[in-house]
Amino acid sequence: MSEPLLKINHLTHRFGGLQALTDINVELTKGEIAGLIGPNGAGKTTVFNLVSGFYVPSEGDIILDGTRINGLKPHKIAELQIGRTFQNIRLWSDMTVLDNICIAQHSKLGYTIKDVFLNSKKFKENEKRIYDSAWELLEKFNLADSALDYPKNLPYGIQRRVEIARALSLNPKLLLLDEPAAGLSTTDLDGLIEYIKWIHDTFGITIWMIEHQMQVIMTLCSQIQVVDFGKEIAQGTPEEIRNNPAVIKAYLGNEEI
Ligand SMILES: Nc1ncnc2c1ncn2[C@@H]1O[C@H](COP(=O)(O)OP(=O)(O)OP(=O)(O)O)[C@@H](O)[C@H]1O
Repeated sequence: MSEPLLKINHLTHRFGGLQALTDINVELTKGEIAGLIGPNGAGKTTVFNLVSGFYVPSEGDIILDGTRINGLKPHKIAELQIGRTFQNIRLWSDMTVLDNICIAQHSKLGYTIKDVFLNSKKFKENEKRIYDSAWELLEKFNLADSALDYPKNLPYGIQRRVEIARALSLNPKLLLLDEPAAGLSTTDLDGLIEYIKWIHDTFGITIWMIEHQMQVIMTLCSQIQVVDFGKEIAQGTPEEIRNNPAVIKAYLGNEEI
């Protein structure tokens, strides 16, 4: 069997006296769509913040494609090809959609402040390349019509698509989606599911998603992990999770699984 793309061993995290995660273990196979679910405050976003370098784990290891990445800064982890989106969309609302895509690319550039001030050939060439590839990306994602709009003026569903497109502009091999359906109406859910399927089929990447909308999770994921109070309570296929007594108990009174 091939090595997992992401392996998390005994991940534990404390915020001061608060034990947010205890002994979380995960293996993501290359190319799969996996889900991470659990009631509010269970620790899901903390897992993503640890994997993407926003927090340093108290204990445990996070291994991407054989390389230990815990403790690395977020930009280093992005360079190692982990992309992410956030529960509350984090686009620059006063910059156009096109500029939002372009600015993500600047983290990869090799020019110096001197290049920028002297408007050097290298600077101009890089800027043109970034601009052209951002247009290409927006066309590919069917977002070109919104390229010159400000995110704050766009419907929430389009903002969400732009945020996902921006994460993909950095060419990740693992994409973390933190509640992509948050804020969407139930009628937008089918469109989101199709969009994520299209991304998965087109780019062949591994996707790990946190989601409260069970329709999204159960339709897209081949494997689901459930956490409650910072600990894993179940792991399995959608069918296994739906019928797991511990999961039903954790969600009892909250929502249908
Ligand atoms: N930066 C922080 N400082 C202190 N406590 C935190 C911090 N971030 C999260 N927590 C706490 O850690 C626990 C897990 O939070 P986390 O946001 O990971 O849960 P979650 O499962 O993503 O919840 P939700 O589904 O509501 O987004 C909660 O008790 C939360 O209050």
